[in-house]
Amino acid sequence: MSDKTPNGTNKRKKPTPSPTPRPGVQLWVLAGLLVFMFGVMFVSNINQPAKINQQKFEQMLAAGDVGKITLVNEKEVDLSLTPAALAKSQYATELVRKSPFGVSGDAHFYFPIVDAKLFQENLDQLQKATPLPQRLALNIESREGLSDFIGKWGLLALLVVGFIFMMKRMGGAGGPGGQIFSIGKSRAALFEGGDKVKITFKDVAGLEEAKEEVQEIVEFLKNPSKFTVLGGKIPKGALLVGPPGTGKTLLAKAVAGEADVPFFSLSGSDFVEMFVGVGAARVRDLFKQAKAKAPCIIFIDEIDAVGRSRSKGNMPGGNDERENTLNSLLVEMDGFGTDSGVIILAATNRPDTLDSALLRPGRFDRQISIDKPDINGRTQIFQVHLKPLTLGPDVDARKLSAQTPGFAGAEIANVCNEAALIAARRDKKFITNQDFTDAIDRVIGGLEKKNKIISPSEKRIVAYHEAGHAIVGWFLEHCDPLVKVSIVPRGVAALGYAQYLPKEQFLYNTEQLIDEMCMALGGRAAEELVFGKISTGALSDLERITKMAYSIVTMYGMNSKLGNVSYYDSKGQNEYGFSKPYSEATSQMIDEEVRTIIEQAYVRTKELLNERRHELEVIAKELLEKEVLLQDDLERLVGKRPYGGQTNYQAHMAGTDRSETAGELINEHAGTTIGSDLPDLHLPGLDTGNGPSEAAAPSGSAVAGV
Ligand SMILES: Nc1ncnc2c1ncn2[C@@H]1O[C@H](COP(=O)(O)OP(=O)(O)OP(=O)(O)O)[C@@H](O)[C@H]1O
Ligand SMILES: [Zn+2]
Repeated sequence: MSDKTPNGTNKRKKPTPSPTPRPGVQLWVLAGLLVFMFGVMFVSNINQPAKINQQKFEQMLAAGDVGKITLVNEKEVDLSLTPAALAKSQYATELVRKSPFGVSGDAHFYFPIVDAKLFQENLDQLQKATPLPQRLALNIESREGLSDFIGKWGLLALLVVGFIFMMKRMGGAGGPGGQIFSIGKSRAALFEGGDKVKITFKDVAGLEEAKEEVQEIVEFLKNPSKFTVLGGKIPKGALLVGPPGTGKTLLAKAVAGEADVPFFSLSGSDFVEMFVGVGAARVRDLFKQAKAKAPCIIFIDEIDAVGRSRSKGNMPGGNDERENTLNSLLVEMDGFGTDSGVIILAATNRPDTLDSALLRPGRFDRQISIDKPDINGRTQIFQVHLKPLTLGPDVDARKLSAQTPGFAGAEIANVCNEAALIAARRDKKFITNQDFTDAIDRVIGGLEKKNKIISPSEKRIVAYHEAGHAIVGWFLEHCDPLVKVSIVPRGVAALGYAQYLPKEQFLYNTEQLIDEMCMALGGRAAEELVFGKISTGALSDLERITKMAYSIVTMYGMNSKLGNVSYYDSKGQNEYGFSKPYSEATSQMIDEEVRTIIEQAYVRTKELLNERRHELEVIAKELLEKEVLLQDDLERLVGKRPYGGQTNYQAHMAGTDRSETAGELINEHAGTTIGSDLPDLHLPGLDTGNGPSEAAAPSGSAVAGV
């Protein structure tokens, strides 16, 4: 996405980490510490006694200059001079050097000794030997010398400095100046004032229902009294639910932009830190800041990072920190009134994993679902993202949207940007349709591997494999018709791919599922039929088929032997309390049934391909020659598909879907699956509305192996 998109939303970029508090605090502390340490060193240097040796001491003692002898810490001897001695010139230089202020009152000399006892005996003998006016007593003191002081506190200071440094490193991103004082502060990026969100609803294409739902929130933020006057209650939070890249962040920003209020944006994972209690502190801080800026919006992306359900089976203490964070989020949400003007929007693509407490009334009691756009939605999104580009006359948003079934908004934005880059690389003055086509291929399948060397025999296998998929899909009633099949190697793993137009459908019956399985098996069956041997190329097909078969038996209760049971655990909480809620005998039966289903599908697929052997050959030969075939080519080569009238797709291309009923045509075809990317069989249940996560709309960006 170029930065010049109309909505300019690069949500990964956090413009203002503004609420980070007074970044300089810890710097001041550091500076203070340093000044203090230098001060101590300076002062101690002034008052340091001059060092002498034993011999000099004996001379001084003999001369009667020593006024006082002190044994300090049994390690050194400190000498004070007599007043008379202070006047002597021989000590003057010493004293002046030591005392810049000319203070000479209690000048000291010292010398180190090895053994205190020995020194005492020595001193006694020395004094006896010398005729002195009076015998000096030995004072014994234990003193905390300045050097000791520095040694001790310096070490501590060093530790403190080191600690600050470490916290800084660990805290990661954030404001300037480290984290030790801001670790419990929220990491939300705040958009207000100059940085204010400028995105409005017109930057959000499609998503009409969702916009209508959030419109109410906008109204409330603009004019709260209108609602509260009647005693009504505005929801405190709404959950935006949908697959990645569908514009959840964009919509949340648009709400802020429309209502012209500050926008706090952060991700659920921003709460998570290695220290216990930090997450909770950040939640509290976030709400404190938000209340100060009310009316405003808090947007929490990927709330599942903190909001995952507090499962029973947890090890004690296992996820305490996350639970604390979640609890404090719940408490904060309960703690402010609906009239406080703070509205929380959160985004997730796994609403089923969220803790049910989060979804209770008074919290995120509204779920706004944001789905992948249908063909009309995609047209509108293309229109938004095409606007800033310099386009050739042959670029048409409708055509592009027909070529991109299953794409989410983010992918469309990506296609537009790619196309611009490709055109620039080709030194063009404007972007043409060809650039877009190449960009779409690139987004779907990764880079075209022009120089990837495939032996002719391998290429033949790939061609027949893909042709097998295409033929089976064409002649089975419940399969999705093909859009495009290609044997141009792309990306890391894909040697070829086939792209289909799936029905937008939420409930599947057994026949439909079996047909889909047959289509996935078409590749391998064709290989076996044509070459008499099979290759590893069917890996991803088989993976999908196996998953489908297991879901038929264990999740959807569609197998007559096992009956209407489902071992699906929607909450992922292992509610049965043991790993497998069925017996050994049952698991054997499951395995057998799965194998039977797949075997039957395989036999059926081979039969079909045998019947259509001629068509298979035609398609494969054409593929080898042209490498890419589109739906029209297929029609030309093997005739019209025997099933289905005009699809939504065809209607769209013919321009007849602009009628009032456009919205109702949705049941036909829209969206895509690529590489026989069959519906994941994670279909929402009918009655919970909160089914398994991967919605029915199959993902458009997967690429099958061969
Ligand atoms: N309906 C739309 N209209 C216009 N642009 C869109 C739309 N949906 C997505 N986009 C584009 O895709 C980009 C990414 O969308 P966004 O970040 O809002 O997705 P998301 O649903 O929040 O994704 P995720 O789940 O990964 O956080 C947007 O910045 C925008 O450019
Ligand atoms: Zn395949």
